[in-house]
Amino acid sequence: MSENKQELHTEQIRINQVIEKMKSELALLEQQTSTVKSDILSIRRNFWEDVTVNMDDAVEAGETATSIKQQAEFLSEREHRHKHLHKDVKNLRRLVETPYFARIDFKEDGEQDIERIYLGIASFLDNESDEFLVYDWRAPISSLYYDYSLGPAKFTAPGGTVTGELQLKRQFIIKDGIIEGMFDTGLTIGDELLQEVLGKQSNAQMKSIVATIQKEQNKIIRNEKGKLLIVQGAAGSGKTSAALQRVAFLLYKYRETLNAEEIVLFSPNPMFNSYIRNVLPELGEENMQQTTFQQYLEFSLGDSFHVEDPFSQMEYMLTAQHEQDYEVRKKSAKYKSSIQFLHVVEQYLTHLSNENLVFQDIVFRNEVVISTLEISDYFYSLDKQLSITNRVKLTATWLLSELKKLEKSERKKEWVEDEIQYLDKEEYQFYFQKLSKQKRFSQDTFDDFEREQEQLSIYVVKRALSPVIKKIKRLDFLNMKAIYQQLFTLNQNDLHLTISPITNLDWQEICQYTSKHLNNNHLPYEDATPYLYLKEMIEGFKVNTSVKYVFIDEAQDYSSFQFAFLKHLFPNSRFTVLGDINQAIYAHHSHTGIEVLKNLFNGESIETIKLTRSYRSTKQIIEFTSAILEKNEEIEPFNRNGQKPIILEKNDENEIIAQIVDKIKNNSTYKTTAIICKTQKEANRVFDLLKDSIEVELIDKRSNQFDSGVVIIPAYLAKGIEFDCVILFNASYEQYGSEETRNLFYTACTRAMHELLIFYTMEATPFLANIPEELYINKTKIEG
Ligand SMILES: Nc1ncnc2c1ncn2[C@@H]1O[C@H](COP(=O)(O)OP(=O)(O)OP(=O)(O)O)[C@@H](O)[C@H]1O
Repeated sequence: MSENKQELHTEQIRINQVIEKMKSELALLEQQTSTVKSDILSIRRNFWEDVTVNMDDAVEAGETATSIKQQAEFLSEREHRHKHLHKDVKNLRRLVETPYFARIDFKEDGEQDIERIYLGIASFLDNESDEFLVYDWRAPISSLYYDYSLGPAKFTAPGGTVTGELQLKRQFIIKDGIIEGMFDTGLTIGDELLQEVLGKQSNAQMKSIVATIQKEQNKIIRNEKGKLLIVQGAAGSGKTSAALQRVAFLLYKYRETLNAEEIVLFSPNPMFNSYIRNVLPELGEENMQQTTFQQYLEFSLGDSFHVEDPFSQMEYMLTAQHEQDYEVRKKSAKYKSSIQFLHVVEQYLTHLSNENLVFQDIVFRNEVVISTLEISDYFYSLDKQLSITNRVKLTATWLLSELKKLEKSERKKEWVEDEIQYLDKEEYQFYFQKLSKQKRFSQDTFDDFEREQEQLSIYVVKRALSPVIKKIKRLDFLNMKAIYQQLFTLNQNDLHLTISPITNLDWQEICQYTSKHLNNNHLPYEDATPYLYLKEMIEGFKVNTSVKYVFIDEAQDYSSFQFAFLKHLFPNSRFTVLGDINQAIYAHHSHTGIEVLKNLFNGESIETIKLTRSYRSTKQIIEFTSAILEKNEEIEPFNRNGQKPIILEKNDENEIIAQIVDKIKNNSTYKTTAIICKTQKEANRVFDLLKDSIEVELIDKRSNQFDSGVVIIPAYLAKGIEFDCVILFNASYEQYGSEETRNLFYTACTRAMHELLIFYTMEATPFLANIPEELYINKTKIEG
């Protein structure tokens, strides 16, 4: 047997032994799980039988309470144990299939023995020998695998730094307990395994990358220093992957104090949420909270306005160039996303502290019972040293006390008597019982007509006033819409605003535009965050102090204003912010966003990590897509070969459709193919043209997931996702002629893993003109 074969044989024997041990441990755990489960069922079923209930006197009642508490604690302990056992069983089942993916041999300085460390998705301890047969990939010692090639190496253990020499690095591909591949490597993480992983066809679900994490990605995953960690990386460089493995790492490292609920990930759209949903469970961890900024806005703003979503804003920006308001809107969106506009809102708040806060009348039975003027007088009579929020709260308390007075005076009114007469039987009964419980009167006294009327009038007035009281408690006496609108209707000098850096004329235009929309009860997307910020600052900012880690993916699509908002919202959290400025596609993006973010963390530790190597696409696709960029970016392709991107000129859309049908029907073996359009409008049209000829799925902003097969998708919804093959529907000059569409075009093309096909009609986009001809195949020329 050759040395290699011998080694393989020895490793296979070890795997067999480890799996045997795992299986018997699994059987034991399964048995324990089922015992605990029946304990739980039995406790639940017999809960009240096992508790001695006796309420005869205070002593007995106290004993009853103790007995209930003990029983509840016992149940909770069992449930807790079950949760843990269940997690261990799930992890062990995964380990039985693939016990580990790598081995390292490490000789610690000053020690004789070489330690063999096998790395898997979870640790496995041999109870007999008390030896770790598998180490969790997140254990301190495992970082040796990710950070070093053969030679001197060190890692940080709880007791301090351990130095030594890395003597072997071996990777395995194990399926159902059988070694299918084994590579010894000197490089940080060998190319062979990575080649194998990256060469596979994509799924509609992202996969974990623990076996092939690269050194620079590992820095992100294990970073513990930065309060703000900024990750800037090229398309496909593994930003999302690093973020997700980082969540898994944090959940492992701080398992005693951190749970998944305390981590929140902001992602670009709901479909992306489902795309990444499996990664953490695959690693044996629960998913963190996932949301989009839009979902947060909708949740916080309720239905007070019709709030535009970012996709509609995007669609407008891409399709409405010929509309009259287009340029003003662009200006408005850009300004309202800036930190300068945040300063405008803050100046406005200072102004409101002294005058002009807008209130709503308190109306009861169609009559104004407390007017806006009275409310305003009261509010501005309060000590100006108090914050607006505190004064609003004091005003609410005052209003409630005024209503108490009103409640008393109303009881004698005629309408109350009328209503009492019309009380239906159920209400009457209900109220009678309620008052009896409160021992306000007995059966005898309720027979007394006068008293009955008196008590019922209390009830009737309370009931009628209850919606008004609720409104006051919800602070609805503030007219938030009018307050926001006033910013754009009152003269800037009267409001004492310094508008910069835009001109007065620009500001006037923005004001007119905004007013028009607010009058129609429409809140443009760019106004949603400023409006919410203003509202929160007046009503009391509901900050979230329970979230410990915030992740923002596709951060280039956040405005400076939104960053400031998020920092305010999560004052105690550590932030990991991942983005690629070349994929910034929204109207509000600014190149200064990250700088603004850094300023917000001024005085706290900030770390920036750059990822320049790109893994998603073949070398040919990466070289091509990098040439789309205006500036020469440092993007280093991973060395995986495929065919060059193909560019095809067609006479019209019908010809493109015919060719796509032909390709999908006769010439495609891919699991996932995306036909990427510029807008939803175009995607809908293409779907109509294709749906009768091939099986396709149309994706829109409401889509929550996509399946394998062929999808038609607008470019802005394909953010963060990838496909085996990308067909760019029409890269004509008409579609991608302006400089502003460069990032959108780049984002669309960088979604391709193995094949990129670009069609155009008439004249091609100028972004193609600059690409060296040797980087693609011009099929039109060949065929012509
Ligand atoms: N170390 C790695 N090992 C294996 N696969 C990797 C690795 N890093 C990245 N990948 C793969 O590369 C692809 C791109 O990764 P990911 O989506 O995380 O990149 P990204 O930087 O977030 O991309 P984009 O900004 O373009 O959305 C994924 O298929 C991912 O699994």
